[in-house]
Amino acid sequence: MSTDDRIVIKNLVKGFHTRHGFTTVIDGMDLTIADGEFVALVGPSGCGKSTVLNMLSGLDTDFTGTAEIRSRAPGVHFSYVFQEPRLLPWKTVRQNVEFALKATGVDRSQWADRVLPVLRRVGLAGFENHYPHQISGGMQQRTALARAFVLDAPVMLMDEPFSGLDEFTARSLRQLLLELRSQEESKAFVFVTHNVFEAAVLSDRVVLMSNRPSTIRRVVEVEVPLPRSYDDPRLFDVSRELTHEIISSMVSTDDGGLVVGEEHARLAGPQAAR
Ligand SMILES: Nc1ncnc2c1ncn2[C@@H]1O[C@H](COP(=O)(O)OP(=O)(O)OP(=O)(O)O)[C@@H](O)[C@H]1O
Repeated sequence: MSTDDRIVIKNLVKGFHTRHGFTTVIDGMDLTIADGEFVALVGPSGCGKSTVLNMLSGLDTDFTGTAEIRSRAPGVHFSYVFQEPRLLPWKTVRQNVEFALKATGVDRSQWADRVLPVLRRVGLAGFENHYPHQISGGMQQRTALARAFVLDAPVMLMDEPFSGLDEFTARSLRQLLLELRSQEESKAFVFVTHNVFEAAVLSDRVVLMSNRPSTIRRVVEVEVPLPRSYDDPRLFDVSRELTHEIISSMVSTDDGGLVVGEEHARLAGPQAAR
């Protein structure tokens, strides 16, 4: 850990009370992220990726250990982008982005100077006065990106932001995110995804999480300099390495399926775990 770390996760243990009792979901996680870094969290469904974002954002405070975004200046410490754009349907594109400024106490006199440039950056110039139902899903997610970037927060938390989009739209938004990132070199990103190629294209580091109770299984550095071309063969190599690592953590079941090793051990009992 260094004083430059923007995000600090240390000895993190998290569980939930359910009707079956207390279930540990994350059992000891350590990760630090510095300003300017882009880190993807990849792992099996239910391993706790969204829960990590919830703890970092302060939405969930019921855990032991550390999960914090360190602030060095007053103002908003993070922005959040979700899988669904979560726009207000009765507000226009411009008003949806303005709403983030209003909600965080930015004076109305600054709104136009901040909102119009960010709408241009995400490719929505000319659509300022459209309502969400008048634009495509991809454009709605561009609006969500604009709403997040307009806040100028040092940290961006992103929870599968492109997984609800068709592949061509998702690809153009990944490209957009790479561009936005290159314009803001000090922002730290935590990006949850199931898509290993997406993780490879966007990230500096990919954190592979094991299944519940989860820990960090491996951290893969993506040593491909920015700006990146989508078709760079080195990204395919990283993607293959990630896929191999995930597959190797899975075991075959009797019916020909594949499950994550830890899950198999849990289902099959102590014999299978050996
Ligand atoms: N409020 C809650 N009460 C009980 N269990 C919960 C609660 N929230 C999450 N969980 C459980 O914690 C585990 C982790 O959930 P989380 O949504 O963080 O996983 P995830 O890795 O993001 O999954 P996915 O990839 O499917 O989105 C899951 O098993 C989930 O059912």
